[in-house]
Amino acid sequence: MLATDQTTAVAAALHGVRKIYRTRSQRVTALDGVTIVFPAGTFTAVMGPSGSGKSTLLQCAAGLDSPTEGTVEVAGVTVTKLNETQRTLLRRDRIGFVFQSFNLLPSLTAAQNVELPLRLARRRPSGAQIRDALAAVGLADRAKHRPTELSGGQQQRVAIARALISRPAVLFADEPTGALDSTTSREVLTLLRGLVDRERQTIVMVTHDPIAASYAHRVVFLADGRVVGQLADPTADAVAARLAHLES
Ligand SMILES: Nc1ncnc2c1ncn2[C@@H]1O[C@H](COP(=O)(O)OP(=O)(O)OP(=O)(O)O)[C@@H](O)[C@H]1O
Repeated sequence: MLATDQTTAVAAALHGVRKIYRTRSQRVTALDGVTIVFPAGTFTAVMGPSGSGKSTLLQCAAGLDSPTEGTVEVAGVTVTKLNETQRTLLRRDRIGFVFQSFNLLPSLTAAQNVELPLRLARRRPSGAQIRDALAAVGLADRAKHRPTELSGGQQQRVAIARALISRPAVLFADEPTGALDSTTSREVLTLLRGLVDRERQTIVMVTHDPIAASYAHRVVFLADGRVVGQLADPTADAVAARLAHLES
């Protein structure tokens, strides 16, 4: 049984995380000693040039990949001490993930997509629970719609409701607005920020977009697998300037 502590002020943390990918001919250091804390109830954007290690950081933090060195904690659990089965359970019960491609099952309705994680965990969600989850993302009237009958932004909102149905300690989002137009992106980002402000949800989001990053409380910048800076209460202009400096 996994010990979890929902009152912890730290939702997730990485300590001295290194990730080295080895292929037959090459050795790539994707993360090179990353230490970072994600306090509960905060919204962090992770930015950096292409190949700087953003997705690797998210995958390691979410227990989808294992660091070569260092420790990862989520909800008071040391993820890096868990075996594969325990990690799967932790991901299922305490971690939410949203991707650029919404990854909804096309044959299921919005409500059925949202309840899927609980059903896979052999838990039977009540109708009210699913209705509340869809209402929280502004889709109370779309429960019976299939993904093809929803706009991109609505599909992403279903994916967010699905990720939140198990009340995860952290919601990790990898380019959640990457496939959306700017108006729809802003709606989804406003929704994410509202979940943090109203429900104290913790969110960690990888993005290339300075405007998206400006919805976060803090931006963490990566370069060559290292944390090279942070910006609190970021504006899009300040983020763009810092990014341009890192890319030059
Ligand atoms: N499975 C893998 N095998 C080998 N190398 C990998 C693997 N995954 C990532 N890498 C390498 O690790 C480094 C970091 O990759 P990562 O995808 O984390 O960067 P990123 O900042 O998310 O990039 P982008 O913004 O382009 O998506 C890159 O040099 C990449 O080529």
